[in-house]
Amino acid sequence: MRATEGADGGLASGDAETSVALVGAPNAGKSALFGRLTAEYADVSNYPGTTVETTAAALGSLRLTDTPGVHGISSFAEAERVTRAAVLEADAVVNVVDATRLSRDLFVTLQLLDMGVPTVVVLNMMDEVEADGVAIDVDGLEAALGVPVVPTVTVTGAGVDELRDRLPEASAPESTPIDSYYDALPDGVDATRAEKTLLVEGDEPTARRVGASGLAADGGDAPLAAVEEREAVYRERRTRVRSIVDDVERVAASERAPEERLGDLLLRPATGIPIALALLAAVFYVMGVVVAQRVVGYAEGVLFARYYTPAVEGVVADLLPASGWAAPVEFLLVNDNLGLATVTVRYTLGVLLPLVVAFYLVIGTLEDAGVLPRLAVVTDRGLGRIGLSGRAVVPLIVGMGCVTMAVVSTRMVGSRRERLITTALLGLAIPCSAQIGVIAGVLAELGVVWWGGYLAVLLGVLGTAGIALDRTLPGRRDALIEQLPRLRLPRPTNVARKTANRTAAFLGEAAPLFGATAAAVSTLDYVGALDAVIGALRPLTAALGLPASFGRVLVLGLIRRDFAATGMTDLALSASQTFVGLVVVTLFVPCILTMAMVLRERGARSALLVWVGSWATAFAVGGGVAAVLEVIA
Ligand SMILES: Nc1nc2c(ncn2[C@@H]2O[C@H](COP(=O)(O)OP(=O)(O)OP(=O)(O)O)[C@@H](O)[C@H]2O)c(=O)[nH]1
Ligand SMILES: [Mg+2]
Repeated sequence: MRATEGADGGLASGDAETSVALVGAPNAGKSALFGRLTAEYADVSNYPGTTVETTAAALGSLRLTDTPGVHGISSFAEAERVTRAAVLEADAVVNVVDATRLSRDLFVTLQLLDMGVPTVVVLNMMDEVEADGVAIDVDGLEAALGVPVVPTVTVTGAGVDELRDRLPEASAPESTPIDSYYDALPDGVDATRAEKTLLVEGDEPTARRVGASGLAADGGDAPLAAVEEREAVYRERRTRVRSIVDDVERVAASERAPEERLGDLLLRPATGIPIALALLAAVFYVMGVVVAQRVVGYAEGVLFARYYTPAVEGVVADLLPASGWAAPVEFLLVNDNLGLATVTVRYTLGVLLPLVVAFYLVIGTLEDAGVLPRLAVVTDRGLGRIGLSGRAVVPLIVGMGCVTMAVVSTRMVGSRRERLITTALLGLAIPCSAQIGVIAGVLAELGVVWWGGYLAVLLGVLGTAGIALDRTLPGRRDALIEQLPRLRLPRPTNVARKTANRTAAFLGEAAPLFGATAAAVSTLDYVGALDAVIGALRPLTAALGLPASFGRVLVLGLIRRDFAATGMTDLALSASQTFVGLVVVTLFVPCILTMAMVLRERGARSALLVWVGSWATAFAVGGGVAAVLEVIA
């Protein structure tokens, strides 16, 4: 329902269907405000483009919708379409303006008013305006716009009560300078004011809708105004914005804030790259050493090995009869490889849960500080060589902690193409920390030359695979066109809330999937299919110059990567055999948990590509290395 500005007070009419949309530029604070106004949490992050779809919740008798950030209503990208639809449906709009970026954000404000959408303007980030030494004449702005303007600091809640009180005053001027442009539309176009405004701005979906419904005067043609018209409208609107900003904004001092200077350091290569490396090392240390090894080690080695697993095994043994039909059930529940009640629970709660929580805490903190987009900028050139953009840096580093988590974090990477390349590289050639731990131990015994060789082989595979994927996959690498958010101190409450939400969502999806995969593999194991695989691998292991028992190592590796590396330490191998074996287990397929995640995030085709590609790469490169070593020796 669209609000009618009637005598009964428009929005406050008590109609449960009345809807209000939060609209404004990316990173202006819409989701933070949404969280303040309703009981619902929408993801709040310090980078543009956090919100990609609408979320709605009740606000008293109103329905409030959070929308993706936009710089204009008549626009074309996916997020922009979502927001345009929300604006056209809403009875009123709360236009969230980043007050530190008035001359950018008032464009959308004027556009909304030109469209005749009842609006309340929120001047957010007033704390930062003050810190910048800028003064804004709020009353003057209200007079210039002709609609309520409420200054807020969303993250502390300042001004939010006033906003709630003034929502019923949402309005739009009777007429604006846009009116004169309506003449450019074909005669007799029957459209609302909002639609007419979009039409003179050349918004094609609106033209199609108006034209298709047979309302266009001249034979159903799209009733669009010419391109020059749109440019004239935009120019006129920008001129109005400039004159309003000139009138209401007073810049007292233009000293550069400390966080701006720090921001510059992050972006300049000479300082940015060392800082980026230090940060990534810290991420790796927290994820790969503290959590993946210590916390997980304690959970698995003490909590599960000493208490949980024996207890569950005891209960199952007590409950099930010793023979007959119960044998397969017992195997399914408590087998040592992937028992549903033992190993699967241990992986999910003892391994995955600590990693997921740690990952979201670390990433949430970096996100809120505004560091991630800057890391992306400094690493963009290097990663460009393998078809990736700087956004892929985080998944690749997280991968050295836990490849499973890294696959999840590829959501942060721009296009589908880039996500696929990142996922493939993660699956192929990034060893996870569990594996690195075991491999480092083995290499330490072999000596430093073998270390160098190992790194060279991995980097070679990473580079070659990246270049090959970049050349063969359709499409092109994304450019990094992001507006950098301001550096801010992370807010612990927001990081904690975000982590809790994301962890719950993740485990809710991952746990059932992992359980199903584990049950399927256990079934294969029970009927002897895994032993058959070990047998079938014999020619391959022989070709690598490795004993047949290496086949068992590989089968363990199908389930978990570090099992494979650990299994190798039991075999009596020569130095070069050990090296070949290490290369193969590193490049070999990702663990079963990672595969479950690839399946969920990328779909069956990509999962198959990664899985089969890993088999092929592991044996091709392993064979190559074995041949080279033979020649050298
Ligand atoms: N200092 C300060 N920070 C704020 C304020 N409001 C929001 N923020 C921060 O600004 C960042 C962006 O907030 P969001 O609510 O995610 O912004 P959004 O408008 O929903 O952004 P998109 O979803 O990308 O369109 C977060 O880091 C918030 O904590 C404010 O009034 N003052
Ligand atoms: Mg948002």
